[in-house]
Amino acid sequence: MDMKIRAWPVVIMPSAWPGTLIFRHTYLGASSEMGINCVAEAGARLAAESNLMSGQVAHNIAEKVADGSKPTFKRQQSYTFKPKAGFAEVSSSLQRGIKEMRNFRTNERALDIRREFSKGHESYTVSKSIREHGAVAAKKNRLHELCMNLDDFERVARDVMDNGGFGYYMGGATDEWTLKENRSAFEKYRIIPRVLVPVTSVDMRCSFFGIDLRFPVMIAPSAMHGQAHEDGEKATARAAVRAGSAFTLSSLGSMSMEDVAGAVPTDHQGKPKGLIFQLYVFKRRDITEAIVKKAEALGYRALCLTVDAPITGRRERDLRSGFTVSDAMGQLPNIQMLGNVVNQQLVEFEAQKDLTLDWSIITWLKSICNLPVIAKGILHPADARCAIKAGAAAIVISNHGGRQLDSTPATIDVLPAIAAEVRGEIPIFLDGGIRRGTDVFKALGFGANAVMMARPAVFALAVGGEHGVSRMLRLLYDELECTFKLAGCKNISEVPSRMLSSVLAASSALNAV
Ligand SMILES: Cc1cc2nc3c(=O)[nH]c(=O)nc-3n(C[C@H](O)[C@H](O)[C@H](O)COP(=O)(O)O)c2cc1C
Repeated sequence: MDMKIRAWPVVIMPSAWPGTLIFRHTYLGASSEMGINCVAEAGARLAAESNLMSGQVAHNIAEKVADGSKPTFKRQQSYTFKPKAGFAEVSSSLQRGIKEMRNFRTNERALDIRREFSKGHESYTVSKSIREHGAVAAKKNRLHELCMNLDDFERVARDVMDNGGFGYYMGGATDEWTLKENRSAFEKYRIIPRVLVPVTSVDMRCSFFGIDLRFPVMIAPSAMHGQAHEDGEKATARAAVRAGSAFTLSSLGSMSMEDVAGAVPTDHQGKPKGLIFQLYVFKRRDITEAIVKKAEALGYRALCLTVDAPITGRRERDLRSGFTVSDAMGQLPNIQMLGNVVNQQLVEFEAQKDLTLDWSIITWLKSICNLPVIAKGILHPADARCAIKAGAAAIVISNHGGRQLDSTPATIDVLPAIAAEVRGEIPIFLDGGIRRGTDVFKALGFGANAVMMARPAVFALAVGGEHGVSRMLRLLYDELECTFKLAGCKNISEVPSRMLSSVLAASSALNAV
């Protein structure tokens, strides 16, 4: 029986190269990379398993298909073929590949297979690099679908961004010891589950300063989202608020407070939901005051006062790559009030920061507005106490993602001591290296009320714009919900009882049974 293949992404060509597989670009729309990998995997399998097939992979003319015009095949008869032994192989292999495309790691493996496979095959026509495919798919806002966890966004962002821009987001100060420590420290801690706890539904909701969160995760401030994606902070903020998270707009954001406020859903009073404004205090207090009042008038729910950056840390990646923030300084609308003083140069912006600040700045801020003030950048229990005394509404335990003073401890390591000092008097947020649902869980377990994260948001933005950030938050939500259920927790208050502070504690707990 002859078969006509139209929607099926593979055509077995009966003539010169009996095993050539042609990937119909239309099959997965823009997700060409996934499809190509699957086909490559199928082809590689065939090369190994079937004598009939040469296993070569050909790539259809993607642009033509994308245009909507009909792809031209050299051999039209290739649409028609007689089923033969090899087809079953292709079919089942491809089916497997398509299932597995939902797993990015598998796709990475398939990419390797493809590379190996291409060696020595002159007619191998899939010559585009992942970077090129990435760019095509990113333009179509589908590349984020490759990402199965937060680290995947970083990997893909590395491919779609230029080196300098990626290095700016990724980098930390000097040796980047703290940057690494923020991640590796989470590995020390253990979750010990309780079982046969009914977990049909778990409640991860919480609320701070009129911001209702579906789960205890917020986006920390990070500068210049416009470098990651043209939709910039508007896209990140909208995705965050829609996901039931919150967004902190940096003073160094690429988009204005007004634009971001206009981009997110509003509450029943017409006030934008889920927005916080991050503040640097300038020597020109009149300008600082004007910025604060603007944020309040626009409906931002809190000020996030960064207390760990009187000057900017030394970032050697940027020095090496030649990336300079000054290039973008002219497009930072939220500090335009500094006008000519800044003259679009980072060094001049830095010179405007007030280095005389002490804890009384919180009192001053509270005297000029009614917004709660969050002190961001606390690592010492004594500073947490100072923040409470000064009237801070919350603190963020943060080492600025390892970008300021290198050699500071991981934030998760200092959390228990700070939580013991704060004793629930004000909410504690934590940022630095949060990449997994289990990381969020561990932070909650040691006394944080919620966490923040920065890099995953900018990487997700670079990879897929608003859709990328939505997917990133959805993945983290799902991971956290899964962690709650597997740990036997129905709500946030039960989390601390599932935490053990070290491997030793875990083994002694088990020995004690
Ligand atoms: C590219 C980048 C820019 C940042 N810009 C700011 C900023 O403007 N203000 C601020 O308070 N923190 C800034 N941070 C620090 C973050 O708010 C946050 O403390 C830290 O990145 C959290 O670690 P994570 O990136 O591992 O989640 C920035 C971080 C990055 C990576």
